[in-house]
Amino acid sequence: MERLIPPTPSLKGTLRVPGDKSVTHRGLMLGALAQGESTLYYPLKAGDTLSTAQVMRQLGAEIAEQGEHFHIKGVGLRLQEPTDVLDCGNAGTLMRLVAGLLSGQEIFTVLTGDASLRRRPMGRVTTPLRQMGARIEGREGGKLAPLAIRGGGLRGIHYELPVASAQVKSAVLLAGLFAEEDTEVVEPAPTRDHTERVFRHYGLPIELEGNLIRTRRAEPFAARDLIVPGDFSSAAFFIVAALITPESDITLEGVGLNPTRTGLLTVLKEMGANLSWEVTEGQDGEPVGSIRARSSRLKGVSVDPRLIPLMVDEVPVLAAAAAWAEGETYIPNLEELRVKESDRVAAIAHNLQNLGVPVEVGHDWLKVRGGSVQSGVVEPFHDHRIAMAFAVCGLPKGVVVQDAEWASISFPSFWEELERLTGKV
Ligand SMILES: O=C(O)C1=C[C@@H](OP(=O)(O)O)[C@@H](O)[C@H](O)C1
Ligand SMILES: C=C(OP(=O)(O)O)C(=O)O
Repeated sequence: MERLIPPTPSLKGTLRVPGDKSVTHRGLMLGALAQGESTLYYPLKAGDTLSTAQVMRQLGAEIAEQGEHFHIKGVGLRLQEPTDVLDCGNAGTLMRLVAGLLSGQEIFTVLTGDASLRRRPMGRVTTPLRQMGARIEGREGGKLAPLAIRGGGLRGIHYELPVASAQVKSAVLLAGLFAEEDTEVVEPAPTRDHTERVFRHYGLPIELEGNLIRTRRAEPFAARDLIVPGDFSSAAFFIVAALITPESDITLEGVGLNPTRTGLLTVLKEMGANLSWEVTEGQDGEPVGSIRARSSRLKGVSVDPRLIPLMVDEVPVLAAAAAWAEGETYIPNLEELRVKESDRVAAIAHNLQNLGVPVEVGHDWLKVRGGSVQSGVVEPFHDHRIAMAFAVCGLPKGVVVQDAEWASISFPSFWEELERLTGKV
């Protein structure tokens, strides 16, 4: 489906973004492992997380829609052997985290996904999970899905993560709940810490010592309700839309402001953004608050490489902001973006060029020269974040977005909310 967005004069109003994708995945998995019934409040109901709900149902959990929420009847620590393959759709987080969980289960499972997910690297989880004792087979020696897993009999390991990845960290920690000895993970740089916070919420073992995270075998644990905050990564599109569109002033409410997610706010402030935010409450272990974004004169910056893991999914929309900034923006440390739903470094460069923006691209960096955005056509490359980031980039001049339905992987109401805030409905 193609979407034509006419030139947009301004964005105004208030928005509550959908639930956080990372927290929803984890809430569904741990709610399924708990004993008893619980409610997951304000979850994200989108392509990726509906895949997780389906996979956890196939493993024995009862997950029912309860208005906006999910009502979960947990199976306890022993999941049921499914009668069919588990389809993770487009969701890397689902495949990697559930591989950790299934490594601890004495059942046979097969994980598959869509064409994009079957191209993404899985060796980063199969390597440590095999070290723990899981039997895992897959294409190319276990580097690519489909993956066949027979778990159980795990031992704890001390694992130094070779990449800064919350998904790999979480896969090892989830497996660690079923291992004989302690399991330790060392991060090369801080990444989102939702797993650690959710473990604490359910009373599961978790200890932090600097960049080392430790867990151990879990005892059966009781179900507990969990409130999902608004997704900062979804809010990011509207933040940048308001900054680059004249006469704009928007407020985002109920947004998760976990500091391991908000690197984008630091970079945008440095670019001169008229942006403020406030943490107003702590919801089940996650800081939540509101963000106000107004039209701004942005200037190019050189981004601190250490911020990238704290804004890994926001780089496409940062590139959109850079396209409107005066001067050059240098974005380093992008190696991981090559292996997301698309090759995001290439997809960003391609779409900037489609919109008339000069860009230089290296293996792991981008240099964007701002100030010359034209209307044009956006090609999402089957990637939700690319579709939304470049719809935003094209807003002030007008833009055509091909395959716009990809937004529904993480933000099904994106186009409606955009129309509402731009006054087109
Ligand atoms: O743990 C998570 O929920 C996620 C971790 C990140 O991936 P990596 O672990 O590959 O960096 C991020 O890109 C993804 O959208 C969600
Ligand atoms: C990278 C992403 O998700 P996943 O790895 O779960 O597919 C994303 O949502 O931008």
